[in-house]
Amino acid sequence: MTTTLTIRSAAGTYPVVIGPGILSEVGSRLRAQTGDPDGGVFIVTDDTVHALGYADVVQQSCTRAGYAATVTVVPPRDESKSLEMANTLYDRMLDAGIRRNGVVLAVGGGVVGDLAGFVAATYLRGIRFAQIPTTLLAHDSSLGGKVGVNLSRGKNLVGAFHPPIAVWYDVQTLASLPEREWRGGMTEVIKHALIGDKTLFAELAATPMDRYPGDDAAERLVARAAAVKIAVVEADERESGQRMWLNVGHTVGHAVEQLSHYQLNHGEAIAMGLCVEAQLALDLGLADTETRDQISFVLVRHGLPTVPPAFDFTEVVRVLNLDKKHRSNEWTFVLPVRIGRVDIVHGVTETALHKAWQQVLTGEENQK
Ligand SMILES: NC(=O)c1ccc[n+]([C@@H]2O[C@H](COP(=O)([O-])OP(=O)(O)OC[C@H]3O[C@@H](n4cnc5c(N)ncnc54)[C@H](O)[C@@H]3O)[C@@H](O)[C@H]2O)c1
Ligand SMILES: O=C(O)C(=O)C[C@@H](O)[C@H](O)[C@H](O)COP(=O)(O)O
Ligand SMILES: [Zn+2]
Repeated sequence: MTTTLTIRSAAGTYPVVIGPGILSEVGSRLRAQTGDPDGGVFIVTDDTVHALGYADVVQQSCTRAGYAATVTVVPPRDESKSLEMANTLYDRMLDAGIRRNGVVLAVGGGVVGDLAGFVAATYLRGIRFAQIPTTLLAHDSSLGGKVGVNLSRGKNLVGAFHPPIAVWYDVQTLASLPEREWRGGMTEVIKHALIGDKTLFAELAATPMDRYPGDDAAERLVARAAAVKIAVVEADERESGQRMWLNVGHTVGHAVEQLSHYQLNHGEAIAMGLCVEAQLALDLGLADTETRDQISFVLVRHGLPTVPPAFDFTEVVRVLNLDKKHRSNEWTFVLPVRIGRVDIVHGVTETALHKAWQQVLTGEENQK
C-alpha cells in the first residue's frame, strides 16, 4: 500500500508519497518528475543512516535512472546543523560538479533534511531538493519547506523557506529506528493530533504506540499526522500567522533542547515544552486542568519525559528571548487551549512563565 498526499506551495504543488519500498524507486520517481538526468544528484545522509545502507539504495536507484549521483555523509544529530557543515557541503557540491539543474536528496532525519535543504536553498542561489525521511519525526521536518541551521546562540536562527520538489517516505526505514528516536518522533505526532485531530489524540491516549508498529500502521500514522501539518502549511506557508500553531511546545522546548546541549533529542525537549506550556495556558486561564492533564498523560503513555532538567531559569530566559516568534518587546507563545485547538498568545511575561516552569519542575501542578 502507498499513500500519496500533496502540498500546495507558492513554488508549486509537490507530492508526499508514504509507503514501503520507496527508497529503491527514488531514481525512477525523480526521473518521472523532473525529466532530466543532467546537473547531478547530491545525496546527503548521516553516518548512522549511511551504515544502514539507505543512501546507497537511493544512489543505486539514481544511477539506474541515468543520474550521476554522489553520496556525502555528515555526523549524526544537531551538531551537523551548522554553517560550518553547510560550508563543507558547498565545497563537496562544487567538487561533484553540481549545477543549477542538479538536485539535492536528503536521506535521513530532521537534521539531514534541515541541513541539506538549507544548502539546496542557498547553493548557486537555490537548487531543487527532495526529502527522503528516515525518522518518524521527519514526517514533520520533511514537510512545509522550513530548512535551516543552528547558531551557537540558538536553534534554527538561520534558514529559509525552500519547499522540496517531493517527499518520498519509505516507512520500512522506520523499522531500524532506536526506540528512543521513535518516541521522540511521537511527540510531533501527538503535537499534530493536539493541533488538529482530536480523534487521533484520543486513539493515542487509549493505545500507546511506543515503538515501530509495522509498515501499514506506520504508514497510516504518518499520513494522519502529516495531513494536519499539510493543512496548516497550505493555509500559511510563510508563517505570518496560523503556521505558528506548529510551534506549540517549541518556545520552551527549543530552549530546553539547546540548554541540554542536544543531549535531549528534539522530541523529548518538545514533550517537556508542551507540559510547561500546557501549565502556562492553565495559569493564564486559557485552558482547563483536564486539558493540561490529557497532554501530559498522552506523553507519558508514549514513554516521553514531561519535566525539564533544573536549568538556571535566567539561562532559560536568555535562550528563549531569541525565539523567532517574539515581537519587539513581548514574548509570543503558542499555547494549547483544548485538545484540537492551540492559540497564539502575545505578551506572555517572564513571571507567568517562571510560575509554570516551577510548578512543572516541582510537581506542584499535580496538586491543583
Ligand atoms: N524543518 C522542520 O519543519 C522541522 C520540524 C521538526 C523538527 N525539525 C528539526 O529536526 C531535527 C530532529 O530530527 P530527528 O529527530 O529526525 O533527528 P536526527 O535527524 O538527528 O535523527 C535522529 C537519530 O536517528 C538516526 N536515524 C535516522 N534514521 C534512522 C533509521 N531509519 N534507523 C536508525 N537510526 C536512524 C540518526 O542518525 C540520528 O542519530 C531537529 O534539528 C529539529 O530542529 C525540523
Ligand atoms: O513547520 C513548522 O512551522 C514548525 O514549526 C515545525 C516544528 O516542529 C519544527 O521544530 C520547526 O523546525 C520549528 O521551526 P522554528 O521556526 O521554530 O525554528
Ligand atoms: Zn518540532
